[in-house]
Amino acid sequence: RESEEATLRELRIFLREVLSRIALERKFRNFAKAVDPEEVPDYFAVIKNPMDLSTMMNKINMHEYTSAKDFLVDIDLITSNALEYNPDQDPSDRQIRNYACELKDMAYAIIDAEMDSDFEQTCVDIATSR
Ligand SMILES: CC(=O)c1csc(NC(=O)C2C[NH2+]C2)n1
Repeated sequence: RESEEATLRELRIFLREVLSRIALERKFRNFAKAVDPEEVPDYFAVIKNPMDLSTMMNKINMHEYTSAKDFLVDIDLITSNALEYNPDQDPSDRQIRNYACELKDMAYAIIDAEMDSDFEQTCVDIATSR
């Protein structure tokens, strides 16, 4: 229905805005683009389901998210990948783990604060009805 498309359009506009605010932060620069195997040669041997903020922006534009819940699944993946690839005690691993946790917390905090729960449920209902 037309109103369903209007709802999903509003979701895409909101999710782009959330992603843009996150991607502005310098501390999240390691998560902004897909890892370059030239720079991190063993990354794709360790991480089987890579995810990054620019891939998420592409997924929004390809209409691959039908609710904030779907969007947060990929945010969780960015974070879990970073914790998996950077497990060591050394300061550089610790810092990237901290930033990955801050990214997740920022995404959840923005959505909890700015997403109307009825709107989210309407999005979920549209997805399940399709
Ligand atoms: C995206 C991601 O999680 C990533 C990119 S580079 C990296 N880790 C390092 O470069 C070193 C810090 N200890 C290894 N992690």
